[in-house]
Amino acid sequence: MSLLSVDDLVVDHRTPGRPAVRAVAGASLDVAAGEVVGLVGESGCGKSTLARAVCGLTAATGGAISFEGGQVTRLGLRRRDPELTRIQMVFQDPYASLNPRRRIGAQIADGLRTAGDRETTPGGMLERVGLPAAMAGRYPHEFSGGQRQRIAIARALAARPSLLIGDEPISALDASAQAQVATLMRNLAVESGAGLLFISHDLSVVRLIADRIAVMYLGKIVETGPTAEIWAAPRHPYTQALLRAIPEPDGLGTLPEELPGDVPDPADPPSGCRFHPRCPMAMDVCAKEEPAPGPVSCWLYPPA
Ligand SMILES: Nc1ncnc2c1ncn2[C@@H]1O[C@H](COP(=O)(O)OP(=O)(O)OP(=O)(O)O)[C@@H](O)[C@H]1O
Repeated sequence: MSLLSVDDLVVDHRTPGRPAVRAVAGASLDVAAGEVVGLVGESGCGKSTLARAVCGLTAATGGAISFEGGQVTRLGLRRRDPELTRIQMVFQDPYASLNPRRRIGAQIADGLRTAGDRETTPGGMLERVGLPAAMAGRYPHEFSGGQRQRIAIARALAARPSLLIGDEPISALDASAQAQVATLMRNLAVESGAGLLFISHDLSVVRLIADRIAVMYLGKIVETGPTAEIWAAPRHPYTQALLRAIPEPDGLGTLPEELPGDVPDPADPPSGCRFHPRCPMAMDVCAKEEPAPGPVSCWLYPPA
């Protein structure tokens, strides 16, 4: 049974005097307990909006989100729902999850209190993320970006979430810290039995930690599958293009191929398959009709 089930989720951003921006346009996604799902796609594809709707930070317009077996609400969780403490999020900018004016130990203690945990100490949580317990008395600005992200992970895990969401948690870190922080998040989430939804535009890191990958394009999930399968044999032309865009450390000077064009404006999406204007394999039908959702949502692979 899924821990998190997002079914045909629609999220509009509304700004007065402007057309609504449909950032999530009917996306479905599942995360099981103890599973790591990597949600990938270019900037602007709606990944953060989907995550924020799951956490109740953004209201959903349609579809359903269920969490821990119960239909939480048709239109997403609300900020004050107690279930929300069971979902913790780590953001790209650790200052979005950490208060710069409070000692980190006090912030981790908030999480422990939320979980009713009287045994674990903030210092103990710091050790779990690879930092000395004695640092609990320091403030966030006394740490490097990678250390701050470790602290944000400790604070999130202190609340004993059953679902941890990382929204581009490694994008602001340098390359050496990226894989370390991603692996730490994976290991700690899995150890505690929580599910992890890890959002990144960096497929090479997602590959290291995810059991399953979901590829998002302009508000829709266009391909999902086990990481090894997607890596070895991507089927959707968008997934193929994302993989071709990864720099290869092969020493042969192989250059990554840039994706052609930009993600279109979600306020005015293309007809038919949303990827067709950028797709090297587009056929007539692609501009006219939307492909059905499924493991691969593409006219090259019509459902049997
Ligand atoms: N508050 C908002 N008001 C209006 N439009 C928004 C708002 N937030 C996001 N958008 C738009 O919604 C679309 C999806 O944005 P979102 O941040 O969810 O994508 P993303 O895939 O997470 O990208 P990134 O990695 O850059 O955060 C974009 O076109 C963005 O400009």
